[in-house]
Amino acid sequence: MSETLAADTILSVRDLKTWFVTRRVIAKAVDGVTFDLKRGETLAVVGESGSGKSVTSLSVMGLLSRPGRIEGGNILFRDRAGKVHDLATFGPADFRKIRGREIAMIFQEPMTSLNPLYTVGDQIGEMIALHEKVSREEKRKRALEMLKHVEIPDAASRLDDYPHQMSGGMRQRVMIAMALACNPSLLIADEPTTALDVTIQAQILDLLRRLQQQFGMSILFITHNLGVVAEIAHNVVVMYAGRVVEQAPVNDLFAHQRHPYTKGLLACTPNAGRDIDATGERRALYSIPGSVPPITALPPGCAFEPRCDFAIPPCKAAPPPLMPAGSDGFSRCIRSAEL
Ligand SMILES: Nc1ncnc2c1ncn2[C@@H]1O[C@H](COP(=O)(O)OP(=O)(O)OP(=O)(O)O)[C@@H](O)[C@H]1O
Repeated sequence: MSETLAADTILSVRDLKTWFVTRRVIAKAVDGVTFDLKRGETLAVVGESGSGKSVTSLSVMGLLSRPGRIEGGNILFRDRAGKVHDLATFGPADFRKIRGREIAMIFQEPMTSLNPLYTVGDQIGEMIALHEKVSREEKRKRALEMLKHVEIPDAASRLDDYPHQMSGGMRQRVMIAMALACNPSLLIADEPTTALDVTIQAQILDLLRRLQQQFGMSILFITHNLGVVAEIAHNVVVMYAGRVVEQAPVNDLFAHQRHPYTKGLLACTPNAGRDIDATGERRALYSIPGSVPPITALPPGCAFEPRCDFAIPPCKAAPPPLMPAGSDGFSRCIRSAEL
């Protein structure tokens, strides 16, 4: 496999296999996942719980816990100097050099990144000091700049606050400030707005979009919510049972879904306009029947077949390959042309 990257591509995940291997079972949490993320763009990875989204992002960050390990594939990443690394071959020491500095992360729960015992100013300052030699004054000045970047009102007076003195939305902004303190070229965001109410969620997505333009970073955005995808993504990868089932530019995906699973996910997504019928009554949201099968017991054919309204006998025979669908997308459905 060639290890070259197109000049505009910052991350290229190729046929990634991340498995949890124990003496008794092999759980193929990520099984042959491929996608590219371009410079300055956002790629959303979407799917239900257990589809392999988080294991994909943990693989990129080098944060897999045992017995999880990368069994195959490449994770090509272009650093700031333009050098391409295969993160699939990185050890803990290699990751320490790029995590925080080149690749930063934000999570659903800000308190996993924030220390309750230190002020937010100190924590942002320390983040900068980890990667650059800076004086005390410089640290404080840069921390304040970051709080302003993430649009915390009256930032100077919040610098000495402890995390518990802030609201959930403000803590999320502090976590973003810490992530961006070293100007990473790739931000991995794993469900960063899921715990927030809808209004705050919209504000954080808006902020991320503005910061992306300002800092020019690429974002790998993990979410189960297609509504959020519509707000933030340029391209979308839909995962099911450890595999990519559909991939497309965001507008194409919302205009025409080429996999029944994506259609089902969209029908499950709350959307004010669509949930209200002509009489003004709220329509019950659809939910896909059944649940994601355990990855240790996938059906022999298409993994989605047992839940699929469009399934026909050949779907039971063999897992379908990912095939070109639409002008610029892919689908793992043998009936995609009929959908
Ligand atoms: N330590 C582990 N040992 C065995 N299997 C694991 C382990 N961690 C994750 N898995 C399996 O990997 C699969 C994918 O999990 P993953 O957390 O990536 O899903 P997800 O799409 O991110 O879901 P969620 O939205 O709930 O985080 C699941 O079937 C899960 O059971």
